[in-house]
Amino acid sequence: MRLPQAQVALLEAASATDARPIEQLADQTDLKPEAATRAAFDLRDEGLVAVEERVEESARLTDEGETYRDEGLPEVRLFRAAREAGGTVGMGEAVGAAGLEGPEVDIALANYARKGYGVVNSGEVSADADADPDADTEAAALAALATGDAVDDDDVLDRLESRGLVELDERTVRSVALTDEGVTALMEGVEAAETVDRLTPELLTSGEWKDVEFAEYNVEADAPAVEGGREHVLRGMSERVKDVLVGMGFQEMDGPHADADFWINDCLFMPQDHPARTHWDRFALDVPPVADLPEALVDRVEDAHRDGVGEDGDGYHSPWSEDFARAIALRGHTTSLSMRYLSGYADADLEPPQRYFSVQKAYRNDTLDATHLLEFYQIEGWVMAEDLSVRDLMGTFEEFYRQFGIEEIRFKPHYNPYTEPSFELFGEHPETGEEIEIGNSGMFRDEVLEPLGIDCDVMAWGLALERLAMLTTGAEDIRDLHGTLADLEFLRNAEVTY
Ligand SMILES: N[C@@H](Cc1ccccc1)C(=O)O
Repeated sequence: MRLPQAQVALLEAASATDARPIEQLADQTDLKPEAATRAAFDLRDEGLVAVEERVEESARLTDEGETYRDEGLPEVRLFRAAREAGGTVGMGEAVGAAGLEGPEVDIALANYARKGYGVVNSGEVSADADADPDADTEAAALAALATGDAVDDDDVLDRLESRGLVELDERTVRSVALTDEGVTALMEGVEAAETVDRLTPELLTSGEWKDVEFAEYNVEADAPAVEGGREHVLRGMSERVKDVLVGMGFQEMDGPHADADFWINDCLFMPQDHPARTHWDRFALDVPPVADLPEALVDRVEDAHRDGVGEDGDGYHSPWSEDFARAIALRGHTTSLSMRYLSGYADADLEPPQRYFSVQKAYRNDTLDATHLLEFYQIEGWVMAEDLSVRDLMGTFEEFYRQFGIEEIRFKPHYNPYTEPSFELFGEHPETGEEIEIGNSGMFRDEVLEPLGIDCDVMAWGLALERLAMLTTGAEDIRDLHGTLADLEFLRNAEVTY
């Protein structure tokens, strides 16, 4: 009988009386575990071996588990301390005597009554006279695992896992034994056939491919999972957003992440004493200020801040300093780019109608939580045209979000110093049903447009890419998506659906 080399090796290494794990056979034959597994399945299909599968569970102590193995479980220590002190003792005293520190106190309390050690009531711990800490099954399991002994009680293992004291792991172990047919084949003699498992350039150029025997593919063979690189959810999302906006007739803007406050705030009629411009909300950079700003525009912006625009315009009556306008900070929104483009400072077409967008990072000194990071990607955009109305703004968002399967968006009136009217946008989270804010928008005011020299309407917005990703992937915490705490398992499997 002729068989591929790997199968011959495996067949010869296998035994009829002793089922051997594939890893062991792989060692014996110098085959890679995947190759040995494949050969075993092929031999099984030919009836020459039997493959037996079994799930093996292993349990390993975590660092915390090891600490408690050495020092005793917190609840056990609390019990011993209370018993030694006579059975009922003040909480503080018992904790001190047990040497419990920090979170150990809560851990002891959370497990004390559950395990029948006694009760904790109005600041006193009592030790149950019948309880026996030497019979603590969790402590015994920790000790057994530490010395490499198996623990059979699944309930105890599960509880230790949920307490973070052990890590459980499951793997499939396959063992191979010769069948009668396999033994017969070996007695009659098997020899290795030269089989080829891939077509190489050499085989093609030499013409050898005509004579060789190709190994068959076994698509059912168990292969180790390979975690290759993949596109990050946010990158996929950002590319998709760009495609959609380009499809809607928008051109892309680009510009600096660290910029003069002039572009980030002053052009937007943000008073210099606005809370968002104070030092604790701003990531100010300790670098020399921007020297190059369009002087005439700086003057017009200063005038708008001091006196407002138009006949009966009114300014802020608060100080305005050109030095402050030139100071550099990380942009808190990408509306700085819209200002650069709308002013003509960046190279933009400004003959209406025009549409521009960007998908870039913005930086804010926010408090981290499930929907806020210190940086996020903002989908900035504006449309410049004669006679725009709020309906145009809403229609644009409806069309945009529909491309991502989001049919229901809600608009809430809002206030921005630079737009009037202004609207916040909300979408519903697919998993939690919660309304989450997904963007902010409005029609630029005359105080913004006049200094820029624009005399038609401009509607504009800043939408959060991460929030859109939360709606489309179902992620419930933005920190799962990026940053050092990102959930790799989620990112490996998340699909960007639209
Ligand atoms: N800059 C606003 C978004 C916005 C841009 C343009 C107009 C209106 C609102 C924000 O970051 O929330």
